[in-house]
Amino acid sequence: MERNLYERLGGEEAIAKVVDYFYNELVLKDASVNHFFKNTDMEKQLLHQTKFISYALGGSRTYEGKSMEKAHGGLNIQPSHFDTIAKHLHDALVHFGVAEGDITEALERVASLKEDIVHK
Ligand code: HEM
Repeated sequence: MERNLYERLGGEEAIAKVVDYFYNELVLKDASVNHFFKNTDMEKQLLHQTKFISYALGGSRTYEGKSMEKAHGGLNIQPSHFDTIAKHLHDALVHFGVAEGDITEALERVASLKEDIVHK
């Protein structure tokens, strides 16, 4: 049986490391997007994001948080902000040595949420 992307990346533990690096080293240090997170409890956010990204990558757990539209509505997120966040996710996966083909697959899944996340 072929393993899915989540399993190939190393499962929950590996994803948690990627998410931690993605947020703390990339997103929160980028002045073009970090203002969105200034009132967010980052500990809670890291947990949510880990679960969500795991789900997006095909992990077995189901995501039980708010819908993407509910979580991001009213934040006035522009397409450029979305692209910046996606780029940070890309760079975080590169940092952990994930293969280019797997990164492309992960970013395609995330991009499918763009419509729900950006401001309309
Ligand atoms: C790339 C795809 C994205 C995914 C998968 C994602 C996922 C999530 C999740 C799972 C939550 C938590 C929802 C909950 O509280 O139950 C959340 C909240 C949040 N997201 Fe995203 N997000 C994405 C893109 C973005 C972008 C582009 C921005 C802004 C530049 C952003 C800003 C935020 C903020 C500020 C919150 C917290 C809102 C609050 O404090 O209640 N997200 N996101």
